[in-house]
Amino acid sequence: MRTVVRGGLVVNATGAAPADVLVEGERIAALAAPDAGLTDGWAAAADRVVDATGRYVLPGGVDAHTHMEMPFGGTTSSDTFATGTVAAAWGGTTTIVDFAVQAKGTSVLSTLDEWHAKADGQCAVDYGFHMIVSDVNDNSLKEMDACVAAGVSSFKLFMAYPGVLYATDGDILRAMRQATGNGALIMMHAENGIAIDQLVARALAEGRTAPVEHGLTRPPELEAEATGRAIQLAGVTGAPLYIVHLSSAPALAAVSQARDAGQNVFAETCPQYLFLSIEDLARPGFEGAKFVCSPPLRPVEHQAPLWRGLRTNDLSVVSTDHCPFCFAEQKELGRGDFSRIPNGMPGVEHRMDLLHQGVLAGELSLARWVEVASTTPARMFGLYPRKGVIAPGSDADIVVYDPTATQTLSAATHHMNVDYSAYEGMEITGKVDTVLSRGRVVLADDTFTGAAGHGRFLRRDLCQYLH
Ligand SMILES: NC(=O)NCCC(=O)O
Ligand SMILES: [Zn+2]
Ligand SMILES: [Zn+2]
Repeated sequence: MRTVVRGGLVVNATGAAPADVLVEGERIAALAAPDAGLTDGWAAAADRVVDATGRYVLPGGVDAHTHMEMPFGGTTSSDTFATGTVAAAWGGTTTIVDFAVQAKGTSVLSTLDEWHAKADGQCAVDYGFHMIVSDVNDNSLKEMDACVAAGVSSFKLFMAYPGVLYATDGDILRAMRQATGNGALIMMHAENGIAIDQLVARALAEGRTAPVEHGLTRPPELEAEATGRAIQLAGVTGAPLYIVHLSSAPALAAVSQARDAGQNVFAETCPQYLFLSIEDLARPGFEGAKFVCSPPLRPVEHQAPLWRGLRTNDLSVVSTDHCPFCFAEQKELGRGDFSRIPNGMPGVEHRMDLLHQGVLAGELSLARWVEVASTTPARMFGLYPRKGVIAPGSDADIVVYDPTATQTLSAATHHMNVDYSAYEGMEITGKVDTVLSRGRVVLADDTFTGAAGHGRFLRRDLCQYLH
């Protein structure tokens, strides 16, 4: 199969230039300037010509933080690998890296098998796994090496959720030491869960049960404290560290300071922290439950430092932390007790569009948009140059993006398997027009044309940023 994407502005992390793209099979075969005289010949021999006139031609989005069908809070996130990867494709994301979750008392490798069984044959776009290690012991530590050999080269640990996913400082230290041996990247959910549990217990004892209390009992100071502690532990072991879903200005300051000192510390933020705030958690009645995630949505003044962090590269990646729970049945579990509201929000479909609003607002350049949404996550998680760039030899994961089309985000029109939108009614400028996943057109003319099982498991190499 030969496809030509013609007439667009190719945007890579290194810059933008008008170019036509020749796809042969699953890979990008060549790029040519439109006036180079090559494209007519390519088009004549092509099975399909995609007209990208007036549009951007982007490397497919890489969402390095999703939770499809994840057991959490007594329920399971509502997108399966099948539904969630279709929604990803609609939003211009052609790779997800999802989290396998080791339950306490189980083995890491059996967990990996379990997650392979869930995803195999289901995904519409390519996927990889990180491993959540919730039970750090001699066996789990050895199994981390086997995971790296199996293409799962990053491990998430939790400083939050005591009794469930929580890792002690000693656990963290041991896992970090293991990572220095096998080259893996340690990812950290940095919130001081022990202190938070005290604040939660006091709020409930005082009869404060509404969703907004979720935010008030997880203050930014406790994210900053945990972030700083994780950084110190990483410094002691020499392990690289990636802070996930960073939400607040003081946590960002801790990351910036470590980076300025030359430490291998990286961080991602998520669209919800850039566009939503604790005012959403405080919506009347139980409506705020839709916005319960951890770390929580912050006061609006945290947003400007996060945008600045994206510009200065103190924040290197934007992922979604897509973890949807239906409002009607699942968020309902916490009515009358905010601590029982399943933590997580939907978002895998909207990351590229939301970040494009940042481009329009002058917060990000076009190239930086591509860098934080595609190129850097690909490099951070050992997928580059297969993913994250429009270049000869790379997988033909290509998004044709119309920067002038308009759309209104809504649960009535989105493709995620969840009964609400966190961005209901939001007017967006820009829209995904056509998506290729490894050379196959999976979205065109407002129609999904892909298939479950097209998406393949990606064995990932090591992070490419470490020194
Ligand atoms: N973030 C969140 O609230 N839910 C998903 C699990 C996690 O990433 O901590
Ligand atoms: Zn987390
Ligand atoms: Zn998450």
